[in-house]
Amino acid sequence: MNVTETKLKGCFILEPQIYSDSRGYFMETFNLEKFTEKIGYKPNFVQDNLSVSTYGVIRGLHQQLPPFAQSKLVYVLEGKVLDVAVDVRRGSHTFGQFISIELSSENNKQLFIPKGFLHGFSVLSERVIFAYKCEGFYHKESEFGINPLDKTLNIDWKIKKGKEVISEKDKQAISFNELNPVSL
Ligand SMILES: Cc1cn([C@H]2C[C@H](O)[C@@H](COP(=O)(O)OP(=O)(O)O[C@H]3O[C@H](C)C(=O)[C@H](O)[C@H]3O)O2)c(=O)[nH]c1=O
Repeated sequence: MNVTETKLKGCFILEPQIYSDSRGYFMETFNLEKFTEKIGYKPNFVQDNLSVSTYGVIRGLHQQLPPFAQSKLVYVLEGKVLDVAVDVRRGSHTFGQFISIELSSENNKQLFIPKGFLHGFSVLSERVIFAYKCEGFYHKESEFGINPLDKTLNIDWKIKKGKEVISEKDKQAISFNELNPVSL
């Protein structure tokens, strides 16, 4: 498994080993021992999620506030997304910076997003099955988010103009400038 730390400390791109043969291919989507050895952090993933979306959907930018903050290991089972993680950790020298990366069932890349980040993705293929492991259970009351089309962040979600599909909750979310940094 190849692991690369992004410009945002603690946020890593993982490329699991793919074992191809005449039948197709095999990969370990998560191995605690290898993850801990390569990343230097032992996650306590307690919840697995899966969402299915069609082209143009933008889910996010969400997080859960402490003590329910979640880290996530995200990847795509089918299709392609642009995945975005925004550093909103209080005191981080990359506060407000984000990374965006294409995750797909072609490149089999994964992204580990630590606690204190906003997370979201846009769907670039006709359909996507998006899977992720969460450290920390879902806790609705501590859910928090900003509008994914926020002008300050100005994220290019790579969706044709006017084709964005965003939930009412996300459309009505606050702007980045109204955000309080997250004290972990
Ligand atoms: C996140 C979550 C949601 N739900 C229920 C609550 C709603 O009735 C329904 C849809 O929830 P929501 O619209 O918040 O789903 P997404 O917009 O995909 O939210 C996710 O979007 C971005 C990409 C994330 O990283 C988060 O994991 C998560 O916030 O599922 C649950 O029952 N458990 C959960 O863990």
